Amino acid sequence: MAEVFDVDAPAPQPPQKKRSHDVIDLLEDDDVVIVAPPKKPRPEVVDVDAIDSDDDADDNGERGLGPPRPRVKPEPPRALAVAQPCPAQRPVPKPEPRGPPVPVKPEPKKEVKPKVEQKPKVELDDDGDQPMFTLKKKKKKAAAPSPARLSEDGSDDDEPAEPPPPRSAFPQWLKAREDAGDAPPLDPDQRRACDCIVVQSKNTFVTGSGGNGKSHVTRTILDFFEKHYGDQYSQKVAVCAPTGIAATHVNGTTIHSATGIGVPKCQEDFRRMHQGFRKELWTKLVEVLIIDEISMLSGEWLDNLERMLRELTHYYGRGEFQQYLRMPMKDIPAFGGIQVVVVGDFYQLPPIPATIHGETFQRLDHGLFHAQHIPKDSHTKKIYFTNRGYAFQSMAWRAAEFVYVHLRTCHRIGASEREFVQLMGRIRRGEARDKDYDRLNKVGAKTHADDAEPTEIWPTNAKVNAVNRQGLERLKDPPKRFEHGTWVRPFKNIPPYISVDEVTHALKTCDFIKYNKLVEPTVDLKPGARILLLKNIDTRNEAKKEQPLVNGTTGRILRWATAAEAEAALKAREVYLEDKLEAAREQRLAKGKRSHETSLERKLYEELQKLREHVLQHCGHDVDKQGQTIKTAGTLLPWVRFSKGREEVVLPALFDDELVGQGVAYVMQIPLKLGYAVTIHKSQGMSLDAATVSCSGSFAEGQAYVALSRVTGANALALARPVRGVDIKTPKMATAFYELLNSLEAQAKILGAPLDLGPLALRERFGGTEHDPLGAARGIGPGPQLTALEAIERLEPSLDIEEEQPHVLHWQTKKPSVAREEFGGHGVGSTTKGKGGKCFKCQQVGHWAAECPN
Ligand SMILES: Nc1ncnc2c1ncn2[C@@H]1O[C@H](COP(=O)(O)OP(=O)(O)OP(=O)(O)O)[C@@H](O)[C@H]1O
Repeated sequence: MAEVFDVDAPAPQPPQKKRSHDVIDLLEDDDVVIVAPPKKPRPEVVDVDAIDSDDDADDNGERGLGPPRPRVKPEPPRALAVAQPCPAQRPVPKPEPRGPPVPVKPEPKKEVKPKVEQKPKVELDDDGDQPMFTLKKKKKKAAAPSPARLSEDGSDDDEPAEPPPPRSAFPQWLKAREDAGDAPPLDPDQRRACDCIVVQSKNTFVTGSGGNGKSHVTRTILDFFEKHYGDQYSQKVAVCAPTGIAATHVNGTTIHSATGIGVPKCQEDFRRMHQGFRKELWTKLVEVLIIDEISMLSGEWLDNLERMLRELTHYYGRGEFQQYLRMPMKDIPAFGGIQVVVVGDFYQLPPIPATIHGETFQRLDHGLFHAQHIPKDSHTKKIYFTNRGYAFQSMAWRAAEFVYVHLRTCHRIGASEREFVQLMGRIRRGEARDKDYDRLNKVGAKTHADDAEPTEIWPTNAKVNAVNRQGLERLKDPPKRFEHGTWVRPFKNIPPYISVDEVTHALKTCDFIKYNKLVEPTVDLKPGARILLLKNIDTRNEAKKEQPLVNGTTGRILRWATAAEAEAALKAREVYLEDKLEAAREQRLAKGKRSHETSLERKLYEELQKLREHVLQHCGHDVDKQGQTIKTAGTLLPWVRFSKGREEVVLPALFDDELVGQGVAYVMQIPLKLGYAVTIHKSQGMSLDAATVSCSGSFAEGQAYVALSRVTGANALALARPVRGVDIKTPKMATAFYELLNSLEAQAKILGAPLDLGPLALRERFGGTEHDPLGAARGIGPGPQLTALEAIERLEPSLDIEEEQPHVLHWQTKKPSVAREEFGGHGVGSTTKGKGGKCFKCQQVGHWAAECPN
């Protein structure tokens, strides 16, 4: 029997009481330190299985809710005690439960064939708590009047509802909006972008420098789509970004949540889109997919997503009339016919390649540089997902035939600061010279006044943490400490040649627990402290009713919650987790899968087990003058006001990491960090009126440019350290890409051709040869440098391989030299300097500890 260890707790606990089914069985001989809260009956058959079959790969994927069910009354839970009374508490509004009561709907009839239309269900997003896309029941034509249309006495208003504007009415809608002064007028490039997207319904790529209004375009088209689609808006338009904080800027969700894929570890994880309501959603409902900050979404992600959408369309057909049903995959349009809009600047932050843990690396099939260079797990045969390449290097990009719109007017910085804008442009393109740095350093040689509340932007977590500590020290109240709890759970059916002890050791010492970058082991907080949320706790964005609380949302701690408020929040969360667990179990059983507990069930179960005890044992300790923890008997939870006014009690959250084929490591911690300073990665997409920036020690391409371009003008920028040439790293691939784009733009103007990319498409369109795809066009306009094309082709797919092995995408079929370069030496965790090796001081890659700038 697998054992469970609390990494932080040396003393084993007495064995737990025998319980009735397999999830519980896991705990029977455990050294679980934290006692489980009172529970209702658990799922009856659960085998925590390392090898998720394809259709079991629904970690974060399946979010179905079952029929109304009697709730088993739990034993009274241990009440929370507050360690210290909260001084001078403001009267507070009643706390809202974080996890809302789960809506209960009649059970849908069991689906027999894909063609049979499923009854709508309410589903929950992967790591959020809210239904992200709600499959609403179709409204009957003579629907009850909406509350908004009822007059005061409750009688129906006679005025007919305004019909939703068709897409072709966008220009009139925009004009009326601008005339009413509801939004600043769009510039001509922004208008062209909107026209391509809304009126012409084209797949569009909107790009431009930081502050040129890309997100503004997105918000404008979303406002229109809200009118156009009415009630169905949140189902017809999927608004996504690769990171939580980027998603907040466009009121969207992460692409991981929207697709239900979560954070993919293996290629197979993308098949989660086949699960439950996702297939319905993406084939029957979604018409437009908008991805903001596309530079951070890897080509590998985009390719997998595109393929999955085509596959779903093949099996279920698109829309009401099941268009493309059973059509050969190659004849189905890119992304299954969904209109795709990608927005971003490839000179900004690139995708972060997936980490391959040292121990996982050794499990790769005969090493990475062998057997077609496919990083496959030797036991499970799963193909690892490595998050490689820019989106424009993907086959999906080529297939989408994007129309390209380049926004060229900077709106973030005023027109009076033309010189500063041009300077930023040169930094973006890597064309800045010494005199530019001198000018920049002169502009930034100042210190902001404290009352301007400047946000500090630094490249590394180490420096950000130091600044945050200073910010905390400035507050008078004593700090309260929140500690993490960690534990591991090896899978039951680990391969026979590995012992449980070995696996347990591997899990306990894995990077996720030892060097967790998601949350700190201890977090000190005070009332009044500026904070940053680190986890999606409520991704609701329907009708923009309430501010979504997602990774990256900022706020301030107003005070400590009272015992009653904390208890109410905790209770609501527990009820919510129980319901969700029950629903996940029912959904699995309804499919006839009796023996495999899903990853989602595992996660919910763990959180439910540990939450209350974690709050009691790890939250709100005192800190002495030497910084040592003084354990207090009670507990404290922060009451936070988030940036747009929403107020919540914040509870600890569960973070987990599965080591493929071995088990799961868990960390529970309050999902907050101090927000006086942010890393450059977190700052992407922000517009700041006062920022203190340091680019020194930038390690990623585009990082320094992102940091410097957050400000609204030269006056808003203060430099913590002077900028030097070495700090600016320009992505070469992006340079090549934009060279190609600019050249194509010039040619397309002459040819009247739409802009799409990729050597094959270019060759077809312009009639060139393999080595000179723009051959024919060269006679008409200036062609791109061949080097630019070569650079882009370097990671272009090999079509032959894809045809031979359709499940293996080209990202896994690199030449050894390319693969080695990308993974760096012999895998992450090694001491190799370069991409794979980490500095043991700051945990960043690219330098030794001796050269550590932090
Ligand atoms: N047409 C416009 N008129 C006036 N202000 C605008 C216009 N377009 C954008 N803005 C403003 O300019 C600022 C920057 O816009 P936005 O955030 O959309 O830029 P971005 O291109 O997405 O930047 P980044 O790449 O840094 O995320 C915002 O404050 C936005 O409100």
